[in-house]
This record gives sequence, C-alpha cells and structure tokens, in this order.
Amino acid sequence: MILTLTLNPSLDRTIEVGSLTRGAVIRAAAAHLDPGGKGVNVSRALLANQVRSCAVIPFGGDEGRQLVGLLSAEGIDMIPVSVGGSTRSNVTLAEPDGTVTKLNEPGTALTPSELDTLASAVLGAAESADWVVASGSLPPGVPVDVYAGLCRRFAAAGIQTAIDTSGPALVAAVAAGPTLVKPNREELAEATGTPITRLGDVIDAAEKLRGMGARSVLTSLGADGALLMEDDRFWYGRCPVEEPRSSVGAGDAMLAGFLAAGASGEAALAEGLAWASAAVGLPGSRMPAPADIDRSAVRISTPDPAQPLVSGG
Ligand SMILES: Nc1ncnc2c1ncn2[C@@H]1O[C@H](COP(=O)(O)OP(=O)(O)O)[C@@H](O)[C@H]1O
Ligand SMILES: O=P(O)(O)OC[C@H]1O[C@](O)(COP(=O)(O)O)[C@@H](O)[C@@H]1O
Repeated sequence: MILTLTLNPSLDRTIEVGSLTRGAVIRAAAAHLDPGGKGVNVSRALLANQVRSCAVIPFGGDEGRQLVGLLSAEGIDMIPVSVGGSTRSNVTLAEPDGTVTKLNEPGTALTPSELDTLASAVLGAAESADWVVASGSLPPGVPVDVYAGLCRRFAAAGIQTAIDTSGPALVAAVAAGPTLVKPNREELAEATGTPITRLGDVIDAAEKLRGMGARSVLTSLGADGALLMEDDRFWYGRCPVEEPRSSVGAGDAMLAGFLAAGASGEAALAEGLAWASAAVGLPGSRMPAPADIDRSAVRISTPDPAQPLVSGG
C-alpha cells in the first residue's frame, strides 16, 4: 500500500483558452474541475491503475467539502482531517499547444494541533504502508522541516519515503535521507543552487542532491523527459506526446507510475514516463487509466551530457 500525505490540497480548475492576452476578456473553450494536490494526484493515479493507496488530507470550508466529495466519487481511500480554514482553489490556463499557466493559491494555514492530528494520522496509517509519499507545497505557518521530521521517523521504522516538494522544505527533507525525491528541473536547480541548461547539469545536480542525503533522485524535465539517478547508476528517457492537452499533474502521474513499477531502475523509469505522457494527453489533471497508457513510445537512452534542455525551468 502506498500512503500519500498532501498538506496543501486543492480544487483544480483547468480552463482551456485559445490564447492568452493580459488585460483582455478571454472566452474559454472548456473548463474542468478536478480534486488536486500532489499526493492526492499520486493516489488518484494509483487507484486508476488498481494499485492500493490511501490519501491523508486536511480539508475545510465549502471547497474542502467539495474536494472530499470529488475524491469519494472517484472511490479514493482517504483519511480526511477537518480543519478550520478553507481548502484552496488552483487555476490553470491551458493553451492549445500544451502551454500551461498555473495560479496556485498559498492555501490555508494549519494550526499546530491540526498539524499534529495530520501527523498522527500518517504515522498510524503508515504501519501498513510500503511507501509514504509526502508531496506538494506547505501551507502558511507550517514549519519547513515537517517532511524532514516524518522522513526520519519513517526511516527508523524501515518505511520508504518519497518526497516531491520545493524550496527550503525540499532541502530540509533531503537532509533527512528520503528514499526518493522527485524534483522538476526548476526545483532541482533551486535546491542545489546550480543553473540547469543541459542534461549534464541534471546529472551533476542530481548527484549533488544525493550527496546532500537523498538516496534516489527522479528528475522530471517536462517535454525533455526524465532522468533517474540511484546509487552510482543513472538512466535517461523520454516519451513524446503527440497532442499535449494539460501537463498539470504529469509529475504526480510520473511518480505514481514509478512507484507502482517497483521504484528502481530502467523499468520503473519507463513506467513513470508512460504514465506522465498519458497524463499530458488528458484534459485538466485527469489521471491516466490503463487504457490511456501507451508504453510503446517510451525511449530509454544513454544521456548525452551536452544535450541542451528545451523545456522550461
Ligand atoms: N510536453 C510534454 N511532452 C512529453 N512529456 C511531457 C511533457 N510535459 C511533461 N511531460 C512528462 O511529464 C513529466 C512531468 O512533467 P514536469 O513538468 O517535469 O513535472 P512537474 O509537473 O512535477 O513540474 C515529465 O518528466 C515528462 O515525462
Ligand atoms: O502544492 P503546490 O506546489 O502548490 O502544487 C499543487 C498543484 O500541483 C498539482 O498537484 C499538479 O502537480 P504537477 O503538475 O507538479 O504534477 C495540482 O493538482 C495542484 O494544483
């Protein structure tokens, strides 16, 4: 069982627009509402592929109730913890060429006692988990070392941890020795203080992150694919998408596929790439089901350190 913790979940509204012009009235072509937040999406993707998972989330206000309703409708196994504030809404503007512009709210503050309740829920449920995935930004007021504290406790109990976050929370968590971290290009550059413009920079920065404490580093690189570094080995792969619809949640789908496939080596990287590409081809932050996943387009190759990265970051 894979347990996920999302301290800052969201209602994700994705609005499809023809083009973006600041200051203009833009008529949307379509809109989608999904339950959101990084760990929530990992659980959704796992469930869609018949892998057991449970999502721990705080929820509050009308938005929080709507979030829990959407997750119940999907059949997600969850531990919802009621909090005083209101769950945030995040908005994504998706253009026809696959470009997305994301507006993420800071989220509602958690009180120390709410945070304690969430931590107890995770620690209790983790007894039957193979992995604990702690993902996403921290809401205001939550100490930056919260994921680090959980990593240490789970390491002591022999439970594997995967971390997908950014900024100081990522740096603190890495120092606590997680089994796996999943930064994107921008997060890896920020955590290591290294500019990343070529594949060789990704290899160097991932090695640096391992030196800082992470055991394996799965770096997602948008349209450039992903690089997995574990022990002294690394693999690079990509999986082109013919018609990108929305990359929101693609990193979460990648992490879910990687974990579902054993979380190690070339085969797990390939599975993560296939799930991520499938997510990019779906609207909003819809998570791919088996029928959406095409493994035939995955290409694993020896990384050329000089290869420039074309995707943003
Ligand atoms: N335009 C794209 N074409 C093909 N694959 C993509 C594209 N955008 C994202 N992906 C896939 O989704 C993964 C996660 O995307 P990325 O933007 O790096 O992560 P995050 O969503 O965490 O920021 C990438 O590693 C890649 O496999
Ligand atoms: O916690 P953050 O960093 O604000 O991110 C939350 C957002 O990320 C998502 O989980 C999508 O994540 P990815 O695009 O990185 O896979 C959305 O569902 C959510 O709105």
